[in-house]
Amino acid sequence: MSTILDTIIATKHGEVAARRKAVPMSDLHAQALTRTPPRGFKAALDAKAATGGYGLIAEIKKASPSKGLIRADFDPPAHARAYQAGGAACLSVLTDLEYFQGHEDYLIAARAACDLPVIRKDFMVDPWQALESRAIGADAILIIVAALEDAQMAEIEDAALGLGMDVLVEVHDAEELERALKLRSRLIGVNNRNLKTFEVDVQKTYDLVGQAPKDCTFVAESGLNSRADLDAMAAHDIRCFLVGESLMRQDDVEAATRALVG
Ligand SMILES: O=C(O)c1ccccc1NCC(=O)[C@H](O)[C@H](O)COP(=O)(O)O
Repeated sequence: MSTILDTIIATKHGEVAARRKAVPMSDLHAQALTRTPPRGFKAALDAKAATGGYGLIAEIKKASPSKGLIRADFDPPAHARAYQAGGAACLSVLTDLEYFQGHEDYLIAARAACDLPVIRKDFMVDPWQALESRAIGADAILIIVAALEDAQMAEIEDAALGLGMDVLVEVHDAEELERALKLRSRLIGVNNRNLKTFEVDVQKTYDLVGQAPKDCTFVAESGLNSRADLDAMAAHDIRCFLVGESLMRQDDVEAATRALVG
């Protein structure tokens, strides 16, 4: 049975092939040169965790396949400023249009509005997207292990690291974690969301944290709603978190961010 991830990846292959044809590499290289150098994404998380805080990746997420529209008054620069003022370490910006109503312009605008490092949250299927991501200013990209073969992951990672970006490698289970650890990046995320059923189970994070080497920056992703959720994880030495929907639904995003990690 095909999953939502299979559907998204199939769509993405088509989209990327079309964009590759339309945008010459030389244009992307030229655009990348106009961007400020990568802001250290992993370093920002590690710095918060090292001083006893929580490394929050606060996500700018307009809509999702599981929830539909999340935020009608969607304003990426305002969200970016509120997340920074509230104490986030990094931003995540969804750029996929078809399934998340995202856009590259949202990342450009959010990054310009703050000093935080930004991950382009999208579905990487081709190393070309690493250059495209740097050309829009991304400081990091995501590799979803469930979506790629080992060789594809290594190629995409090489391209991103070669451009000075960080790579968040996302896993769902022990088998994927083993594959993730063959890569060079030591920034590992466990996504608590089952991409077949959309169910969120934070137990995934608890199951895997002990299996990640100590030199990894370990990030719990999805389904986190409160300070109590984060404190419970911190008791298991998990100090970095990716939070989207629960923050995006708040009236006062800055206060909600501060309540989460301040
Ligand atoms: O959010 C979804 O519905 C979704 C569906 C299919 C693939 C990925 C999906 N989400 C991407 C994410 O990883 C989350 O946006 C991120 O971890 C934040 O999760 P949350 O705090 O639960 O919004």
